[in-house]
Amino acid sequence: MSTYNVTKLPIVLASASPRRLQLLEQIGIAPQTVIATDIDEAPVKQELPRVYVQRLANAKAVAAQQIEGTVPFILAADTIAAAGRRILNKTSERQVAKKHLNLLSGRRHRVYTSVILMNTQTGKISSRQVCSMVQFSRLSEKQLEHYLDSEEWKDKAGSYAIQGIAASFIQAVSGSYSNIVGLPLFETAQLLRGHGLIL
Ligand SMILES: Cc1cn([C@H]2C[C@H](O)[C@@H](COP(=O)(O)OP(=O)(O)OP(=O)(O)O)O2)c(=O)[nH]c1=O
Repeated sequence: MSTYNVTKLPIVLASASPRRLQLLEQIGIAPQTVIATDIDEAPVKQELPRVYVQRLANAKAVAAQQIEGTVPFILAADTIAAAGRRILNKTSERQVAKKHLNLLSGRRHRVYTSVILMNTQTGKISSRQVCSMVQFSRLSEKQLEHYLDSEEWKDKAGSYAIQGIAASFIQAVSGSYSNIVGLPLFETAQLLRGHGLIL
């Protein structure tokens, strides 16, 4: 990707995700600093997916503010996949990933991202939540095991990455594609525009 026209903004990207950094670069933006936060990601009992994802994005912004509160803005995001009320979070365990993919196989599910822009001086938060639908084809046991061997699913919400091999299982997407990869670009740009950070 060309780095021509990438503008450095006075924001901290509160994310260890290399995808989020790349997605920002795609729209010509580079954060001043990147901070990985370490928050408790355990869902509260009966917590709805859209409530959970918002809570985590908020927690990442607050955690980043405690580490670096001098840069004017913090951008944080959280992405999850949801099959009905069930939250399919990232995992590094093959057995859990297999369960997730069996749930998604042959069905439609939702992917939510909550994006937060925090003003570190006032503590004021602006946010957007985006939901996309993803239709998976039916996976055979062989396809599933082969995909698990790739390890591309590790640390991805829903245990797949649409930007990788899993694209060959995805029949249709409705809504924002960048949302599924971890940062809905249109809505993120809207937040940044709302604070006069970009045109
Ligand atoms: C569904 C899906 C998720 N993902 C990724 C986006 C997110 O990075 C990740 C979900 O985990 P997140 O907790 O949202 O993010 P992260 O752990 O990568 O980074 P951090 O917590 O530091 O912000 O899954 C893909 O890359 N492709 C996909 O198709």
